[in-house]
Amino acid sequence: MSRTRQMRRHAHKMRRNGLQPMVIIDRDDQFPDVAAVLVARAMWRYRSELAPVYLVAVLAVSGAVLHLTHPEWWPWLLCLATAVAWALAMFGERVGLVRRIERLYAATVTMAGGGWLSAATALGATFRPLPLLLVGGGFVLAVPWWVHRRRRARVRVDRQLAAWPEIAQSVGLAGSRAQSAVVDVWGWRARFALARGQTIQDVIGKVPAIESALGTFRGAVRVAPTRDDKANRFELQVLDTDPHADAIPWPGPSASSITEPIDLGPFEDATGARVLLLRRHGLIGGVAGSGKSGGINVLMGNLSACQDVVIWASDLKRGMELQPWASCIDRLATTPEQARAMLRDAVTVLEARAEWLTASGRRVWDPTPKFPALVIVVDEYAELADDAPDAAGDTDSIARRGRAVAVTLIAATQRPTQKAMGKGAVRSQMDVRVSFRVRERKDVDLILGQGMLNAGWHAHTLNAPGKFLLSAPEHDTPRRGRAYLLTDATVADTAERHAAMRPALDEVSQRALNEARMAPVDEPTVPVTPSRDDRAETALREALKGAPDEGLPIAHLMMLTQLSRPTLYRRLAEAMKTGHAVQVGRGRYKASDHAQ
Ligand SMILES: Nc1ncnc2c1ncn2[C@@H]1O[C@H](COP(=O)(O)OP(=O)(O)OP(=O)(O)O)[C@@H](O)[C@H]1O
Repeated sequence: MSRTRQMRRHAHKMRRNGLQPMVIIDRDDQFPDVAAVLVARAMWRYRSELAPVYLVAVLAVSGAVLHLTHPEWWPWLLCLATAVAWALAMFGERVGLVRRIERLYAATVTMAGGGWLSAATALGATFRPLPLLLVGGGFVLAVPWWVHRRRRARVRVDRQLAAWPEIAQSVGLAGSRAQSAVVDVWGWRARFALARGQTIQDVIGKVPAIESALGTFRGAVRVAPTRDDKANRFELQVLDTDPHADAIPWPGPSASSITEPIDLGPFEDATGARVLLLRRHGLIGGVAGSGKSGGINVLMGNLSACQDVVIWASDLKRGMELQPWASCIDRLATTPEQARAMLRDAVTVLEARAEWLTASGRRVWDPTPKFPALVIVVDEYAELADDAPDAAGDTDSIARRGRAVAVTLIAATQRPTQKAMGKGAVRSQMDVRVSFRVRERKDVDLILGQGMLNAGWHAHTLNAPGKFLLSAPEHDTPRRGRAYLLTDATVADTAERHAAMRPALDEVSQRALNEARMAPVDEPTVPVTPSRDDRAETALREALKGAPDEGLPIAHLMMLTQLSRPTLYRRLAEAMKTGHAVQVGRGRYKASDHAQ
């Protein structure tokens, strides 16, 4: 009777007698079994390290057997070894030997092993000095194998993947399993299948726990969707070295039209962080020194290469950051007054375009060099909100209504608090968010949006200037990018090169601006003088204050203020919103009672 059946019967008898069975290891009998299992397990576990030993053993046994059975085969074996070695050296890439040195090594081992086997087949495995050659040669050829970095990395990965079920259990992702893994230059990547109901967001939330379970350094683990975008799969990347350790020089513009995505810099897998800005507004945030201005340089390098974009910019640090691009910027505001006037004009453009679209039965403004998009870059947005608080209504309008008419706002700020972003909807209208390093965890949500910190967007852990996280409709998982770096010389060269091909504002917008100023101007680049603007404002206030009880009609107000109809309506709407004016009847206005 077999031992197992004996044990089963014994356990059954014990249960019948009310006793619980117990496993007893019989020292003389069971222990060798356990030891054999342990040895076999170790031989399997360390199969990669022991591979040279196994190869030597296989050669020795094969040599002995072949010598006894087919000693005449030795020339064939020699030919076969030569052919295989040659094939490996020439076409080894196809079997994963990507580097030349690896192909050479594989060819040498094949030739040495095959040569020895053919000699042993002819002469016998114990024929001197064949045993010595086998052991000595085996040892010498094993050294490169043992020290090979990629092989060791592969082994480490295999072991970590073998331990994944336990890791998954402990981090709360039980049931997920590894499907495949590759070792790359930076570390390793593996594809995982999730258990039913688990999502990639669950995994992203567990990144710190996974890092701890895998024993990596903090910030080494990245989680991304797989290429096929399946909801129950994810790719885990574990970095040994930081692919973004060095600054990455700008390779030149990636777009020649605003309808093409702009490449801000590579992600860690070397794919570009490409983002489309057409009909979208952007928010760029990060502490001082985190690389915001560098990011704006990449944007400017690309925008200035697009012949269907007119660039307006505001830089209240007296133009320090954007001045080098001045030759490509149609209008650069460096004082609060200029910024205020520029944003007001942007709203005039927006309204004129909207009217023109309606009149010509179109839904959206399709940018071309003749009818370009208008991109307004506002550096230090917080300063604008502080120094020109009355511009908030205009930025609000641009943010809410600019998309269809291709008027885009790009705001850069250190911390986009509600105060810094002004009142209203500006922040919530930003479709593209770029976060460089932030100081506090809660700033992540301010820049990237509510709930992003908990969803794994850890911008506070970015550890070098220029590193960023990008959130946009086409980028919905946190991946680290590093912005390209433009040196001062590159900025100067690029600006000079692109200046010649900058387009002018289209007729529709230009006409509206001219109308708004009530005097035709030759150059679209001349900013409105704030004094004229202020005069109109004062005239409107005075007119409303002096209006009779039944109010003043629009035509009268237009005459008094010299403002165009759309601009006047806009000013009146603002004045009513702030409680400075009231509408008395159809098209008639006066100052409200609490007007100053
Ligand atoms: N993409 C980048 N790659 C490498 N280094 C960078 C990158 N961007 C910026 N740096 C380095 O970081 C420094 C600070 O960058 P930058 O001036 O762009 O920061 P900032 O966030 O705009 O700061 P501030 O708000 O004070 O203007 C630069 O002098 C540069 O050396």
